[in-house]
Amino acid sequence: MGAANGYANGKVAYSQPELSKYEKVVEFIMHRFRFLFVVPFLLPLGVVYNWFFELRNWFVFNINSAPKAHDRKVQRVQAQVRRWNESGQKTKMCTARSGWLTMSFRFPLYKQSMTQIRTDTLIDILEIDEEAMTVRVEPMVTMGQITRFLIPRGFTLPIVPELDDLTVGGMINGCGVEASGKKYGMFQHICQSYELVLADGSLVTAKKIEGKPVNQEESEMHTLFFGIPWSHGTIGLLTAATIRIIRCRPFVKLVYYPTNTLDEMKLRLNAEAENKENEFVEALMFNKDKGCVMRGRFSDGPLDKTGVINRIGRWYTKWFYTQVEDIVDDGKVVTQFIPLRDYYHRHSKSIFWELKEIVPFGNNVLFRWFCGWMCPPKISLLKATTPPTLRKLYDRQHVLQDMLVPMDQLTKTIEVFHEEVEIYPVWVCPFRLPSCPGMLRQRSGASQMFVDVGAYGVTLKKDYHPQETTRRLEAFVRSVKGFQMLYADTYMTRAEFWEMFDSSIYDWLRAKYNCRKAFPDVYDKVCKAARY
Ligand SMILES: Cc1cc2nc3c(=O)[nH]c(=O)nc-3n(C[C@H](O)[C@H](O)[C@H](O)COP(=O)(O)OP(=O)(O)OC[C@H]3O[C@@H](n4cnc5c(N)ncnc54)[C@H](O)[C@@H]3O)c2cc1C
Ligand SMILES: NC(=O)C1=CN([C@@H]2O[C@H](COP(=O)(O)OP(=O)(O)OC[C@H]3O[C@@H](n4cnc5c(N)ncnc54)[C@H](OP(=O)(O)O)[C@@H]3O)[C@@H](O)[C@H]2O)C=CC1
Ligand SMILES: CC(C)=CCC[C@@H](C)[C@H]1CC[C@@]2(C)C3=C(CC[C@]12C)[C@@]1(C)CC[C@H](O)C(C)(C)[C@@H]1CC3
Repeated sequence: MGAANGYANGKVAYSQPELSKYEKVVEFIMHRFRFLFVVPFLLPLGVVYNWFFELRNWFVFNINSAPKAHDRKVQRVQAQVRRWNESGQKTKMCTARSGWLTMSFRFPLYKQSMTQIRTDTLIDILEIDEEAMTVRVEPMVTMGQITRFLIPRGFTLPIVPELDDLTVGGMINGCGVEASGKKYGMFQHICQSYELVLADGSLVTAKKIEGKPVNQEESEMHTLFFGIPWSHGTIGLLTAATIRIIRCRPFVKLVYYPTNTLDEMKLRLNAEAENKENEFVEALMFNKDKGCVMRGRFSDGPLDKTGVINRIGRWYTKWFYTQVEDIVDDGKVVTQFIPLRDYYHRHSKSIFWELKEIVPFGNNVLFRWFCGWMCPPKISLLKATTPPTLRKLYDRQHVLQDMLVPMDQLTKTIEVFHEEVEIYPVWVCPFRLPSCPGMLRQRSGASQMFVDVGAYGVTLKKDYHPQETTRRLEAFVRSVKGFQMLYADTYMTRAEFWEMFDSSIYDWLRAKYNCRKAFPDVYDKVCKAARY
């Protein structure tokens, strides 16, 4: 790991130490044989962990204890914040969620020196309102938990980010992107209100007001509502969120369009993203030219026997992205019906394309039949048990970046990624970015189609340098008025960061609600110096 001296002040100084021969051998063995620990230990542990929580959640929802417990839990959060005020506001506050549980490669350094507030006990779905078409949930509720609860009742969230363990708190205070984003935007755009504990310990509900706010309080809560997304818990502590739900059908009718050039992919993707009939649109690129655009619509399943049902969530099926690759190799347009929950979590089983690094035979037919039911390993357990030697290896060769750019910059962005890191598959996911206030500056007055370009994997580029390459990518993204997703390593200086993001509402809210004393600045939470 490089030293981060002086980075937060604008200087960027990381060094890549040379490895000795001995270190190289240890690194190689640990990487190659990590599966010897993951398969017999982490896989069964993950299964037991999941069973325990499913049983617990089922029980809690059925005895309806969550709403009452919620009030108690929130009062405890408020009491902690008040105690922090009374004891002289000595250190800043953050959530008590441990670093190994979060869905990013890094561990937060700042948690150790801050007052940790127990929002991590807020793990329940509180209520579903079928008339208002909303669900009220606590922030630690995960995507897997929500889909397991809503889909059997005939509902779903309009946007379900794929990995099962992503939390509502992370999707709101960070961000969430998914294939239905072309219709609904980002996760923050399907939220209707946030229940928050502010720095003085008060409990407020920030909500979006349709039309003009009628009084000062409404106007303030409206502004607070737009300030929360991307703020990473630096304005207030989220204790519940009310999120829109929509009716769903049991299948997604998915059409795969293989494409042979970047331009063909872009044209197809744009057309499918603009087509209002489509619910889901994403693309995977397998090299600079070959890719596949997929568009999905809700469906009740095949009308006759000619329709193909592909239950990609079953334990014995091939990893989804490798099925897509087969279709690309074949070159023909294919239509399949995929069960809805399987579709939402299509990239979970293979942790996008990261599991092959950890269990190289994970997609082998024998492994799938015997051990596939335990997959994927829990990311948090993997993270907690990644030895420092392997983390160094990831630091040197592994790229984990998502860049959000305007759709008209897609071709250029993929070319830049190819030039800099050349990692495939590349995830391409269009989403609509409305013109509203907040940290994402999009002031055109109308919503614009953006696209998330994600590169996850090992780069073989000889001249790859984590800091310099990432800084070049970041500079490119700023130049096209795009945004970097902040779970990834960011090497931007403070000035560059605030060139990419809009600080006007953010700064105003931080001053108004005494956040400067209470919480660190968002940059101080996400910059490289704050994470190891
Ligand atoms: C220096 C400063 C002082 C401030 N003082 C106060 C104050 O005294 N009291 C106070 O309450 N707030 C204050 N604020 C906060 C201010 O009210 C917010 O910045 C406000 O939300 C911005 O509204 P706007 O209409 O200027 O939107 P803009 O930020 O200009 O809006 C950008 C775009 O978003 C669109 N948009 C706006 N609202 C919505 C919506 N609900 N849904 C979809 N699109 C939308 C607009 O149409 C526009 O296209 C202050 C902010 C600053 C920077
Ligand atoms: N498809 C997608 O869109 C994907 C998105 N991601 C990204 O991964 C990130 C990690 O997700 P996840 O592990 O769920 O979230 P994290 O626990 O990493 O939380 C992300 C940020 O939100 C803050 N936060 C979380 N809960 C609260 C709360 N109740 N009140 C105040 N602040 C809160 C955290 O603050 P603190 O530091 O104090 O804990 C942290 O800064 C997300 O931010 C997302 O952008 C990752 C994979 C896929
Ligand atoms: C916007 C979208 C779709 C983002 C997807 C991001 C995922 C690919 C990221 C999020 C968390 C992530 C960085 C992670 C890893 C891979 C890529 C992940 C899953 C892994 C599992 C790689 C192996 C590592 O040893 C370790 C276990 C620490 C991490 C954990 C987090």
